[in-house]
Amino acid sequence: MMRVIFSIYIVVACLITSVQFLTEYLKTQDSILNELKQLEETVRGSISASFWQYDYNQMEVLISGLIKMPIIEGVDILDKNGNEIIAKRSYNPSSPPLSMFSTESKLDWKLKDKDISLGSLTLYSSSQIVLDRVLFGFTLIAITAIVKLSILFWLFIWAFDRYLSRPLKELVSQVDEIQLNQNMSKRIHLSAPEDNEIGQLQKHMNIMLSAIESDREKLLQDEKSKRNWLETAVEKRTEELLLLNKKLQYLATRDSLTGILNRGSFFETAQHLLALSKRQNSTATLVVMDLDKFKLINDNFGHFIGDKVLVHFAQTIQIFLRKSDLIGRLGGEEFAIFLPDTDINAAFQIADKIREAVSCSRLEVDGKTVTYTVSLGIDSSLQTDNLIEELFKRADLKLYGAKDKGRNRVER
Ligand SMILES: Nc1nc2c(ncn2[C@@H]2O[C@H](COP(=O)(O)OP(=O)(O)OP(=O)(O)O)[C@@H](O)[C@H]2O)c(=O)[nH]1
Repeated sequence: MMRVIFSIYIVVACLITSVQFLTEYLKTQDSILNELKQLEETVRGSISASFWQYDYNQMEVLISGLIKMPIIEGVDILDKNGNEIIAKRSYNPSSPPLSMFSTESKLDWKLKDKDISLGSLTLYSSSQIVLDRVLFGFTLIAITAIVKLSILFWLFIWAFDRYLSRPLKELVSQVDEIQLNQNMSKRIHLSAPEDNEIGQLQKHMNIMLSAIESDREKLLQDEKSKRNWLETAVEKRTEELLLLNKKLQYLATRDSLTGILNRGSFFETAQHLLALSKRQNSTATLVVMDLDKFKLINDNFGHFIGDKVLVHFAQTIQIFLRKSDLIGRLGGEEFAIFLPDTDINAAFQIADKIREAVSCSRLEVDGKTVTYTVSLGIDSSLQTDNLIEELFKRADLKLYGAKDKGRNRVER
């Protein structure tokens, strides 16, 4: 920008100087013409007298004096017919000046109140003489102009740098730093505070930074509360899902009517316990139970009461079991218990207690009294048993035996 400003300034200065120079040239040329005329007036009388008296020596002396004057380049004296009497030049004829200008005046002699024309006197000057004069004056003007221009230039550079360029650079570098560090709490501080447009700009930028900072804080706050809300919602949802999962797991492993293990789960857990007792060289016993003539209960009292009987039976069994024992509903009115670390005699005792408790029970539902019995088959594990199904088959055979032998009994 500085370059453009100064280029324009120099062009304008050159134009103005050229116009000044031309004006000065014309003025100086006029002034030299006037001087020539005055000289003519001064010497015309003496030259006319010499001419009248044919005193050419005197004329030569006068012309030699004139030609030595600094503004005169040449002198011509012509007679009245235009013939050259004297023609003198101060310059070398081989290199004449570029342009010449002259003044001419008549030479005459007054005789008895009568003017007698003798000829003419012409004085020459040249553009070189004008230029010499103008250039002298202009050299002074040019030197002062250059000095003024230099002072102005350096003053301008200093002022531009001090009041515009330096604070602007400082401003830009601080804005860059804020942007780079994303530190909106920082404010712009100029090393030399200005009470001008730059100062106003700094003030407005700081106001803008404050606004950005508060907007940012608000956004962060919003984001934080949204994140908290989301985290709480996710936590709650996870808890709900875990609970639901537990519930589903429970439902998948349990019999929906009695709440004890279903067939699949019972066999799966019993298989683990069997493997464990085999590793520990201990005996486990499986008791398989089937309610007697349960079809008749359903037929006589209906399915609703039949279900109540099934629930009652499941609860009755649990009275006689330890925490380590396993109970499951195998299907319909068939149940089973797996007794780890229990030999067949101990298991028989438990099975018989169950049988007895069931046969003695009286179930009151809707004003009706229901009694029922159960048959049980038991068998203990062998070291050769790898699968629970092997033990189950043997115990189930015993159960068939109990049914065959009249029901409400335990077979081993
Ligand atoms: N109420 C009810 N009845 C069931 C359920 N599951 C099976 N039953 C019934 O149980 C009865 C079983 O009859 P059976 O297989 O003939 O055996 P049982 O009558 O008990 O005769 P034995 O086993 O020979 O003593 C059927 O009538 C089934 O409908 C149940 O969940 N609820």
